[in-house]
Amino acid sequence: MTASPISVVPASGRAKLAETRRWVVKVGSSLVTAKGLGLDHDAIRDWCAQIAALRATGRQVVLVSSGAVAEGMARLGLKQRPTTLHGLQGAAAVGQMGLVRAYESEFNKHGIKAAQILLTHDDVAERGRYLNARGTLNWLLESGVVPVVNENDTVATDEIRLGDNDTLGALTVNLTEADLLVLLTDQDGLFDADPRQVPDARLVSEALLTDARLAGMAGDSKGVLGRGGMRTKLNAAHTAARSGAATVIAYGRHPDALLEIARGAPLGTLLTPAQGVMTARKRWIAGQMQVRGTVHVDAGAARVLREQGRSLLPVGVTRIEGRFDRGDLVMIVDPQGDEVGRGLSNYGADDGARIVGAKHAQLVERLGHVGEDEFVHRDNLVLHPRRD
Ligand SMILES: Nc1ncnc2c1ncn2[C@@H]1O[C@H](COP(=O)(O)OP(=O)(O)O)[C@@H](O)[C@H]1O
Ligand SMILES: N[C@@H](CCC(=O)OP(=O)(O)O)C(=O)O
Repeated sequence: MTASPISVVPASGRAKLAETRRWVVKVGSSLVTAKGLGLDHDAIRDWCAQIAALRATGRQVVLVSSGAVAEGMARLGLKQRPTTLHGLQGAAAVGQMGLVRAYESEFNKHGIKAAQILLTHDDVAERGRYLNARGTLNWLLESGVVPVVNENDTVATDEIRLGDNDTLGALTVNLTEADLLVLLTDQDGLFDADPRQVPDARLVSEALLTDARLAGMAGDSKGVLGRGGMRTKLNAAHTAARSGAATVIAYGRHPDALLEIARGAPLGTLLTPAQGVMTARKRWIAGQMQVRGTVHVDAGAARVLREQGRSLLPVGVTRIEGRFDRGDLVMIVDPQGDEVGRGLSNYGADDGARIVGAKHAQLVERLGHVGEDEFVHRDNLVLHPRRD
């Protein structure tokens, strides 16, 4: 731990953590493995005991655990991380066995059943699969089971890969409507600079996610085994915030880290969302990661969307980019190039291009058929939370 922690907002949010009921806890590769030599069974024993204690307080917990590739490397006797896609996928397939075995046996000691959930991008991006995954996770949680989630590395090709488990943890928050995301890692939390490079960097104790300074603090650099570094953790906190959840980033080997967080102790970094809870549909939209196109809008449209929560009408659209179909997720961008929000388009790219700037009365003439009044309806629109 370095010099005195800084608090970007008054230290008020910690007490609220005592009221949280559904947690997603993510443990990173850097923690799960014992210096890269297979799993750290002592650490796994400790987290499982803490999760059992959390459950005894009435909380439900989903565990997102990395470590399949690292454990696979150990089991296969590989000194280097495989460089080919199939090598990585093979190592993950071998290692995932060890991972779930370790969690199952530790949870069993506390009389708790664990379940393996392997997800890909498509499982959260496609509405039918999203609803199915959500239903199953909810059922498991209501049945007292601890779901142990990882990316389905064996089938996830590059285009659909989430790539780091911070993102997966945040999407799991959206899926389960959890109220807290805990990212356990090998640092005390988010520092105002990468502590590997700046030895006197200071720990951020609490911050509002709308604080523009945060983005400049989180670097891409990461540990030998980690994938995302602090930047993906910050992005994950933003994604979790879209469904109203706070995020704590903390050192996973701190004694009783999870229990300390639960009782509101000032451990790690608490990142709090500025906006309230959204509807389930909006959560799903927020959780979609693949934006298929960009819709540029004029200043007037950007203003009414942001300030009045209105729908986007064709008349406010100035240009569209990308190949997208009706129902796809598009990003809405203001004349300065800043994101206004993202939502489901009522028009595909071809029809969309025909009605750029069109008033209501011109829609039929331009389309050759009756179209929707809204380009993106407000019910299907999630405003970007990072506006200052
Ligand atoms: N501002 C920052 N504060 C803390 N850590 C940072 C920061 N910027 C970059 N990092 C790096 O992020 C690393 C943690 O990310 P990563 O290696 O991906 O871990 P994990 O496997 O737990 O996801 C730290 O070890 C640190 O080097
Ligand atoms: N699915 C991968 C984990 C991805 C990953 O390394 O994530 P992380 O170290 O948490 O940033 C595995 O189990 O090896």
